[in-house]
Amino acid sequence: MYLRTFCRLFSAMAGPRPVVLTGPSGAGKSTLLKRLLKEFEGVFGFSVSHTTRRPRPGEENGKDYHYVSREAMEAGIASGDFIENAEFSGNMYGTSKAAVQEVQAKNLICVLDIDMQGVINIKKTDLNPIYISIQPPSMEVLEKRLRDRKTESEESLQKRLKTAAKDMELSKKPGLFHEVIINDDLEDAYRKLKGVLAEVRRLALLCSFYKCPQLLATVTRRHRAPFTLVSANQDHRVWIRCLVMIRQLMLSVTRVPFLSCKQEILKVQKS
Ligand SMILES: Nc1nc2c(ncn2[C@@H]2O[C@H](COP(=O)(O)OP(=O)(O)O)[C@@H](O)[C@H]2O)c(=O)[nH]1
Ligand SMILES: Nc1ncnc2c1ncn2[C@@H]1O[C@H](COP(=O)(O)OP(=O)(O)O)[C@@H](O)[C@H]1O
Repeated sequence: MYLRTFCRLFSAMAGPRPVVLTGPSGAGKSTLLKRLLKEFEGVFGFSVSHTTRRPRPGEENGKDYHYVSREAMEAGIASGDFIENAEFSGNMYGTSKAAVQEVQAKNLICVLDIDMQGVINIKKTDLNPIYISIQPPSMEVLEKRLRDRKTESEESLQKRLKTAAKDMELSKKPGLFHEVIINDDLEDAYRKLKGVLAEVRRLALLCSFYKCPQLLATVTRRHRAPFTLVSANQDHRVWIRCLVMIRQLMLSVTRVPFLSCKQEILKVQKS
């Protein structure tokens, strides 16, 4: 019990864990991610990758991707600007250090949408994300979704299906992901995704307490916590840490939910 509490506190102090979403092209990653970013605006932030592929209608430079030439991308990789990069279906993709830092600087949980090669490469870094694989119910459904999306040429579609078959096989390796979500019914898949991310959000809130004493003061006052914080200036950081630790310990002893007021906290955080 104490070990669990210690681990939770330690992770909280290290900052919110990033989240990696992966899975075959057409599995529904972007659909789920867009919904998540909209519902939890101010909680999750998207790591905008670089790519050499052309923008699709409706996609925005700097929002969906940073669209760059192969030369620019290769130069960036050579300069060490990227955490990882991969070649996918004839185009280059990569996560820049700046993309992740930009999200983390806003104190948001960084979400990456990357392919299987990216997962393998990120595992060699110290990013330490939560890995979630989004899988289609079958290859037939995947093909139908990709065709219906009408974004790919026949050649690009075939390449994606071939890679998908390979990646789906690789994905069966035990221990590769923290969670595998089969995206059959969208509502069901989204509910599962939110469930998996609940703990990540809880720890992120704890982190935000450390970084924002004012917020903690507001929260404790609002919810008549047993410990009252009178002042919230920077000099009281140490006391705030102690307070959070005591409350966490109380949670493990009394089983009273530490963050039962999650939604209110989010509202305070936004305002
Ligand atoms: N390794 C890596 N893969 C990425 C990155 N950005 C996107 N991808 C992956 O590249 C693949 C193709 O992405 P995209 O061209 O947007 O097509 P879509 O996934 O079919 O919508 C997907 O599997 C993405 O997850 C990145 O920065 N690194
Ligand atoms: N559960 C689902 N049921 C039916 N269609 C879906 C579902 N999830 C996603 N789609 C559709 O499938 C297509 C591929 O989804 P998308 O999010 O673009 O996949 P990815 O980002 O993994 O390539 C999109 O047209 C999307 O609207």
